[in-house]
Amino acid sequence: MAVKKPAKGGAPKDKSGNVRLSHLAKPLSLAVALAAVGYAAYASSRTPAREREPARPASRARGAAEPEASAHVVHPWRRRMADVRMTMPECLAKQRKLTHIPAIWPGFHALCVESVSPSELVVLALVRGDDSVRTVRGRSVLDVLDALKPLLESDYGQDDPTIVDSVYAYPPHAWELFSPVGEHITHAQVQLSAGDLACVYEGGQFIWPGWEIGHVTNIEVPVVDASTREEGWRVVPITTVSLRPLAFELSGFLTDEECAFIIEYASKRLFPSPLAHMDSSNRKEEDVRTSTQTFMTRGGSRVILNLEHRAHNLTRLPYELGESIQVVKYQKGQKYGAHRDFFSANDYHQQPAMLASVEYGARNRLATLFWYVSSVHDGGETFFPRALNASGVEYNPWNGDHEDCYRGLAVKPIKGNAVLFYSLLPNGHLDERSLHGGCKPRGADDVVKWGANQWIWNQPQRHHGKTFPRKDRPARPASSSRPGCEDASPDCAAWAATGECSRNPSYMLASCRASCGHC
Ligand SMILES: O=C(O)CCC(=O)C(=O)O
Ligand SMILES: [Fe+2]
Repeated sequence: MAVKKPAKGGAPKDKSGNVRLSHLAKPLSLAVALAAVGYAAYASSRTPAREREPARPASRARGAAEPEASAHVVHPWRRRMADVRMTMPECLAKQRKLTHIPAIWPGFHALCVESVSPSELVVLALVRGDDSVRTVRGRSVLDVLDALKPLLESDYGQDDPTIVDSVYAYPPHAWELFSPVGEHITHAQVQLSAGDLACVYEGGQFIWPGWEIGHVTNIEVPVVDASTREEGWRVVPITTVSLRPLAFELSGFLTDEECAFIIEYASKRLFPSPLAHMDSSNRKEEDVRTSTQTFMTRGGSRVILNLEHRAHNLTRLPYELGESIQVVKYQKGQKYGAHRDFFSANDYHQQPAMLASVEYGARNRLATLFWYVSSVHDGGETFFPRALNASGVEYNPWNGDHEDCYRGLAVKPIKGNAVLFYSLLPNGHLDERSLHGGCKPRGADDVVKWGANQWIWNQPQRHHGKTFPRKDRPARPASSSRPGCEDASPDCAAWAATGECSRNPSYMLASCRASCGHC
């Protein structure tokens, strides 16, 4: 990942002289830049975030990335709607099961297709409130989604404090329809048949339905043979370990060769892990993240690209929504206290660049795929202290202790495995139950836990750091909305995040006043 520095006295330019942030697709530029300095939203004002010296972006670190990145090939996924066809009674049974799981998934609705003809799509919706089945018809998927809105939109109460929406107004997410294996359904006549199960996501992005704790879904993912370089497919079983947060344990996601590659790549480029700085952060608090880390240049080599495609293929989330993979190393006693991977707009009232990057609540990190690149036999688990058990209650009610590793659910670090969890709910709101952390590796002095994060967002960045009007809800004014305290470039936040305010003050303090906090 290359975040170009603004030249002394000027902003970074590409070959054609345009000011640019990086060589990556524009839509992700800020997200990727945020990732480059290890932005991570920390969970509470009780144990606030710590700020460290901004780190060097990976591409400027010693040792160039492998030069042989192949062309961007999109791998279609193998399991499609046609493989999960069912009869109407089977569909109705599954619809009931998904509608009444013992954990709240606001914004998720299972439908059964009653009939589909060239002129009409007819679906059966199950309304949670009165447990009634309603018939809904329309000419197209869009018509049906519109007709479902008044019926389904508020079928859960709004008073759960573990479901958080931004206090700012933002454009509503478009509802979308997906097959239970992640196929985006846009053309009913081509894609659907009577008896099909189809799922509505109010947040507009596919999330694997977990069904129940212990449920296993087998997903074929693209792999490349290390010696022959032949492309093929491998089945990765994903086991539901929690319904809230929705979390899965994946076995055999990485090969031994890939783990060795990641460790070798990262070892030369490590720097201390920083944290995002929220409004409430107090730098005097004890360290909450003591690991070291680095980033793998997005698409920077054949191996990296293959790993990224595997992650996107498995989650069914578009490649364009992914950040650079972050590799993290913990030695004995190092840890990452409980935190959330999303950025809550409500934590950044004083930080216009952050508010703009999450578009006031419209966009955020949706999924985390955390890979275990080495095994740790004692400690080193990923823990979820606010997870719900099979009956829909916390394992051992959370006491607010961000360091208490063994209170909720813990996933063991086994080399090659991974944990997939969602920070957003199907309606696009923040899931406070996604709170999680990394426990300390214990035992021998030379114990090491290697892991890697593939974060995937729910939306591309459409506004490139610019703010947009907020009409229906009162927005709290951010400090830099003061006249004279503005950024001249939408890339200022990313440059500031990589340390340019101190490295290149003559340009930055004049042109990025808000992001450098220079007003
Ligand atoms: O180390 C782990 O198990 C989790 C790490 C993590 O949550 C993160 O890096 O954001
Ligand atoms: Fe995390």
